[in-house]
Order: sequence, then C-alpha cells, then structure tokens
Amino acid sequence: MIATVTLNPSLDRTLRVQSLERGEVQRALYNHTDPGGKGVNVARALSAHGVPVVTVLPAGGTTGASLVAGLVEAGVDHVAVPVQSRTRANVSIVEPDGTTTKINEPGVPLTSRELKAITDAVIARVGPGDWVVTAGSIAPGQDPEVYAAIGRAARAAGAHWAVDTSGVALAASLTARPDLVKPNREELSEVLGVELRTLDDVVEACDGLVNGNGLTVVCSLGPDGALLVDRHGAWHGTGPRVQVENTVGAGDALLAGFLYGLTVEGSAQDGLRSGIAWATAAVATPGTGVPAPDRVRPDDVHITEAAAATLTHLESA
Ligand SMILES: Nc1ncnc2c1ncn2[C@@H]1O[C@H](COP(=O)(O)OP(=O)(O)OP(=O)(O)O)[C@@H](O)[C@H]1O
Ligand SMILES: O=P(O)(O)OC[C@@]1(O)O[C@H](CO)[C@@H](O)[C@@H]1O
Repeated sequence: MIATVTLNPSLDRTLRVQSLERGEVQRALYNHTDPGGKGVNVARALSAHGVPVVTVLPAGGTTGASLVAGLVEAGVDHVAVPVQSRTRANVSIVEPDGTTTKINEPGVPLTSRELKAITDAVIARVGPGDWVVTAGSIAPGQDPEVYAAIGRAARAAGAHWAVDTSGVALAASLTARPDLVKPNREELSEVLGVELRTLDDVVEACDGLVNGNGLTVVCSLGPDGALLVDRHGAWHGTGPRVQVENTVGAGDALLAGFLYGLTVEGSAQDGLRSGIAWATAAVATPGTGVPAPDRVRPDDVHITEAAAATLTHLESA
C-alpha cells in the first residue's frame, strides 16, 4: 500500500490561450479542471496503473468538494478530512508551444486538530513495508515540521517515507531522514544554498545528501530528464522527445512511476526508468496530466551511469 498526503492540495484549473498577453482580456480556447496537489497527483497516477494507493487530504469549501468529486469520478481511494478553510484553486495558463504560466494560491494553515485527523488517517492505513508520500507546499504560517512529523509517525509504523516538498518544509524533512526525496533542481539548489549548473553539480549535491543520510535522491531536471543517486551509485535518465502539452504534474508522475518501478518491479533503476516513462507521458497529456498506461514507453528511456555523463551542461540551466 502507498499512502500519499497533501497538506495544501488544490483544484487545478487549466486554461489554454493562443498566446498570453499581459494586461489584455483574452478568450480561453479550452479549459479543464483536475484534482490537484502533488500527493493527490501521485495517487491519481498510481491508481490509474492499478497500484493500491490511498490519498489523504484536507478538503474545505466548494473547491474542496469539487476536488473530492474529481477523485470519486476517477475512482481514487481517498480520505478527505473536512477543514474550516476553503481548499485553494491554482491556475495554469498554457500556450500552444507548451509554455505554462502557473499561479498558485498560498493556501491557509491547518489547525492542530485538522493535522491530527490527517496524521491519524494516514497511520491507520499503513503498516510495515508500505510507503507514505508527503508532498506539496505547506501554507504560509504552517509549522515547517509538519511533514517531518508525519514522516516520523510513518517510520514508527514500519513504513518507508518519501518526501517531495520545497523550502523550509524540505529542509525540516531532510533533518528527519526520509527514505526517498524528490526535489527538482531549483528546490535542491535552494535547500542546499548552492548553484547547480551542470549535471556534475547536481550529482555532487545529491551525493552529499546520500552520504550524510543514507537516503535515495531522485532529482528531476525538466527537459534534461532525471537523476537517481543512492548508496550504490548515480544514474541519469532521459525520455524520448515528445510534443509538450503541459508540464504541470510531471514531477508527480516521475515520483509515482519511480515508486511503481521500485515496489512492483523491484529496483531503484527500474524506478528511474518507469518514473521517466510516466513523466514523459504526463508532459504529453493536457491538464494536470496523469500518464495513461497505454502511453507509457519504458523501453524508450535512455539511462547511463552519471559518471559517464558528467559535466553535461543542463539545457534548462
Ligand atoms: N519539457 C519537457 N520535455 C520532456 N520531458 C519533460 C519536460 N519537462 C519535464 N519532463 C519530464 O518530467 C520530469 C519531471 O519534470 P520537472 O523537473 O519539471 O518536475 P517538477 O519541477 O517536480 O514538476 P511539477 O512540480 O510540476 O510536478 C522530468 O524528470 C522529465 O522526465
Ligand atoms: O504550491 P505547491 O503545493 O508547491 O504545488 C501545487 C501544484 O502546482 O503542484 C501540482 C503539480 O506538481 C499541481 O497539481 C498543483 O497545483
């Protein structure tokens, strides 16, 4: 069983425009609403691939009700803890070449009673060998330790803990020793306070985390693919070139695919391969894309030992 937790989920609204003009009234060519938030997306992707998963989230107001309705419609097992504050709604504006402008609301901090209900719901669903994924931002004013506290409770229950968050919540999580962390390059750079221009820089930064804490790092690099670093080595993987529709949620598809490869197929390298295959399918899907199983092509993913690929300048740097 995999349980995902998103403390600041969102109802994701995607609008497609011909080209984004600041200060103009524009007509959308297309609009789409998805349940969103990083842990929610990880669960949507795993559920679409038949992996036993439950997603735990706070839900409030009409946006929360719409998010939950989307999970029901998609058949995603969930525990929605009722909260006082309205669930945020985030907006993505997508142009035909895939350029995406995203505006995320800050969200509202959860009360300690709401947090306890969420933690209790997670711990009730996991046991030894299961995974708990804590993912997404926390609202301004929320204690940065919240994900670390859930991670510690998960570990005490015998589960593994994966984290995908940013800023102070990521820093606090790292000190609590997760089993797996999935930053993107900017998040890694920010939390370590170092510039990461080349693949070599990223390998070195991930290595530092692995050596200090014994964890596994999957660092996503946008169009440059992703890097896996663990106690056994470092591998860089890239997917085939695809027509980019929308990159929102690509990192979540990467993490979901990684957990699928690790837990169903058996190794971290399998995880890197399926993670990149799922992420590639997600970027080719409109909206906050869930990679459809029939669009996932793990055989098209190219993986090399990172030692052989070092000093490559990152396209996205
Ligand atoms: N433009 C792109 N072309 C091809 N693949 C991409 C592109 N952008 C992202 N990907 C794939 O998606 C994965 C995750 O992307 P990215 O690094 O943008 O994650 P992220 O910043 O965590 O995303 P998000 O927070 O929106 O979920 C990459 O490792 C790569 O495999
Ligand atoms: O504001 P956060 O929590 O950092 O990110 C939230 C979010 O951008 O992440 C998902 C994509 O990864 C979207 O579904 C959602 O809108």
